[in-house]
Amino acid sequence: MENYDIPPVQVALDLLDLPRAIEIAKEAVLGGVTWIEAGTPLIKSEGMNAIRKLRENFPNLTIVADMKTMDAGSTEVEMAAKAGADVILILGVGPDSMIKEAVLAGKKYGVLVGTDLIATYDPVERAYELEKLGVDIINIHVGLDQQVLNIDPVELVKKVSERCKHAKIAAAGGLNSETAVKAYEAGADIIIVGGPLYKSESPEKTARDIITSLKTGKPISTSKFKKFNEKELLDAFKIVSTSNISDAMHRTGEMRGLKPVVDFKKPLKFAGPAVTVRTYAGDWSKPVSAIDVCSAGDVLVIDNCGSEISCWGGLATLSCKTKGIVAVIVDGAVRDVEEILKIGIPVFSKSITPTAGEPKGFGEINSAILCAGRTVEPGDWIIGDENGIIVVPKKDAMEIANRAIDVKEREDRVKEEINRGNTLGKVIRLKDWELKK
Ligand SMILES: O=C(CO)[C@H](O)[C@H](O)COP(=O)(O)O
Repeated sequence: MENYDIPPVQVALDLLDLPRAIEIAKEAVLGGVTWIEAGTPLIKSEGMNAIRKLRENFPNLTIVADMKTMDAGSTEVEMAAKAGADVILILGVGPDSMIKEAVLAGKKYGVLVGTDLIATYDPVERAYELEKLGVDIINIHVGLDQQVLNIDPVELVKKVSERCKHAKIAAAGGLNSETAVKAYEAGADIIIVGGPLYKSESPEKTARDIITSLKTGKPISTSKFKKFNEKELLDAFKIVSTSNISDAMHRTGEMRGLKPVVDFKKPLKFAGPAVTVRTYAGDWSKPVSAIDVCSAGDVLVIDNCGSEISCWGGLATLSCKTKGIVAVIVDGAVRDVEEILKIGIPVFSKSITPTAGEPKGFGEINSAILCAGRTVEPGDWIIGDENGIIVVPKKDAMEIANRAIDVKEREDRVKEEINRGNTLGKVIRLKDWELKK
């Protein structure tokens, strides 16, 4: 293996399809990546052939097999080593007897054995034990399903590198050109980068940026491949479409059966926390009172029991403008379409009618409601665009926002491959992934 003045950058190919993975790896290598990892999804999809092909394509680079082994340590190290891997990653949470077997097999076949600390109860102490068991690399890894909760590995890298004096330290989990250098400074000897490289329209440029940041010690800011925290949810939801969010929510979340009162000549995009109202057929008292409860940036969501008598119109919409309310959703009817269009605040309703109801004052503000088939709690995120409206429960909002961004970033890479002259069916290997039951 090579000598480095900065830590090697390892591209983790967490893809399902070998030709795409090889192409992306080649691009990342042009940008300076020297360690090529067959990610666990690639290994599960393509087997040891993934390792063989990576070895064939990159004879002089370090090939890593992320086996995530939990049992049969010796067998799994042997098979990956014989397929051409230089480094084999197993799970540190596995039993000591498995780790010992893997380490012995590593010595027998002349490969390095690394342990992934994912899901370990006390990662710093486990890292110390793993080092004593003879592993060559300790991988501080925040997994894909943990990163969406805005956890990053840097703090732990520091603690583990202070505790372990012999093993090399690898860091993985959402590292990009802004954060890789922080992991390096915290003590990482190997920088593992997956999504930011395999989702990039230019893995070469992304790799180069990461390596430059490591060489100069200066983070290179990026608008992509970031994870958003609770305070950044509006920014996050503005980046993605409701289609991305729907995918991230496994197709749940959509409000159904609403018609937009919007000018489709202008781009339509809003996101904000819900203020909820429940009232009864055409009763417009509580909907109008709720405007005063709203803050700028809120979305007013009204359950009017699907009534065909209007509980909302032009004057109420105008009041929303003064308050900075970004959209109004009515499970019921609205009127004054021409005024609403002129005011420009998006309004969605079940129907449109000239007939208004009465302000009787029934109902509640900011209780859980049912609107267009979805339960909405006060503070849940409501996101709308030309495709429709999605409700994201407040408690899951950060996770869903980050997962939706991941969906978008993966699609961006697929678009890039289509723009290079491929077809969608070929890029995603549609035939291979049809249900075979
Ligand atoms: O092992 C992995 C997933 O289990 C990934 O390879 C690792 O998390 C690096 O990818 P990313 O940079 O996208 O987090």
